[in-house]
Amino acid sequence: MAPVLNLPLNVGHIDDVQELKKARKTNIPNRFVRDRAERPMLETTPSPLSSSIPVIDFKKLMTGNKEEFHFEILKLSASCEEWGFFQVINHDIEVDLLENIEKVAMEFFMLPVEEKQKYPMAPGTVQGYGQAFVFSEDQKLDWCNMFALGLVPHSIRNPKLWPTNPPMFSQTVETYSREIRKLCENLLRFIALSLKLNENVFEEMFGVSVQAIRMNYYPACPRPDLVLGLSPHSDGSALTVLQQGKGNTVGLQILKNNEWVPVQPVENALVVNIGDTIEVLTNGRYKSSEHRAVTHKEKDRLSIVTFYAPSYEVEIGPMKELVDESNPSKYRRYNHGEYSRHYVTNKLQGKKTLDFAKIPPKK
Ligand SMILES: O=C(O)CCC(=O)C(=O)O
Ligand SMILES: [Fe+2]
Repeated sequence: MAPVLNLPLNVGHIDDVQELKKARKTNIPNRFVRDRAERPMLETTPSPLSSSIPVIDFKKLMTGNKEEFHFEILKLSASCEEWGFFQVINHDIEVDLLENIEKVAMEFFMLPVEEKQKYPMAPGTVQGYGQAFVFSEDQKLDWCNMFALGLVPHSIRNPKLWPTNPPMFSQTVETYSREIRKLCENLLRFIALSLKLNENVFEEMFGVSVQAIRMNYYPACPRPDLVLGLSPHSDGSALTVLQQGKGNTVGLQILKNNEWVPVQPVENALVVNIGDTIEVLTNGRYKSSEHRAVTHKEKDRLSIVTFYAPSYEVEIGPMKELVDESNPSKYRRYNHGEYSRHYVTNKLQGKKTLDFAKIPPKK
């Protein structure tokens, strides 16, 4: 998604988790075993908050009558303030396309490891196949294989990163990403309206937005209680759109009131979350929530994630409409490219990455 780290890094040996699963070993290599405090408590009953994750009806925003529109905008605003997450239904993206992107992603992950490793993710980058956000030999690893591509504006100029196998991969990713881009543009318009701002404010500010896709494959793990599929983090994007594979088990969890709340997959819905960029622009009114993924003892899981963010040249900082004497700026102004670089060159650790922009509160 963003610039590369130039330092020579020693990240040690990184096992491919799908190969570990194939080897059917019951012991988990130590690099994947989390410290006690980080382990997911899978044996406890899931938080009752799980059923309150908001659902936004996109059709009501696009073509609803006045009351429906108004109600949905209020719901959107409350979701962004309280959760930083919502599920979108009736989003107008063809079910066939949702199925096709899962199909090519699955076909890619099912290729022999040597084939996938033709597109290696270099340490300190998030493009290609492998494990991202690994910077040292002693860092714990996620129980996940990733394949990531920057789409706009980069990889169109970098065809070497595009797999030729499965044959429909590139075409499907391009069509899917165009549709998700439209969805993000529309959602940002509604988010602007929900803040009582000009509906084009984000589009005008963002320039040619950057878009990246990441496919996450979490093989079943014999000890899901010891590992994490993906470390806790918030996303560096403006918006993220996440598709949970059809028939998937629950894997995504959001941190809310100090509890990890599982996001139940809703058929054909897309999960949307606020990224750090919108948190900064809204001076903290809309939040990028910390989230993580857990694994399952018997079932593999796939997620397809799109990150939508401003052009790297854009300067980001709290918008003047959201700052006043009683609500002073919580974040400094910075260049978005610099933030992206900071994001991809640091390990995932909750919302720590956003410290980059925080202004310490006055004593
Ligand atoms: O797979 C998931 O459910 C979480 C993925 C995610 O948070 C990410 O890729 O940023
Ligand atoms: Fe994420």
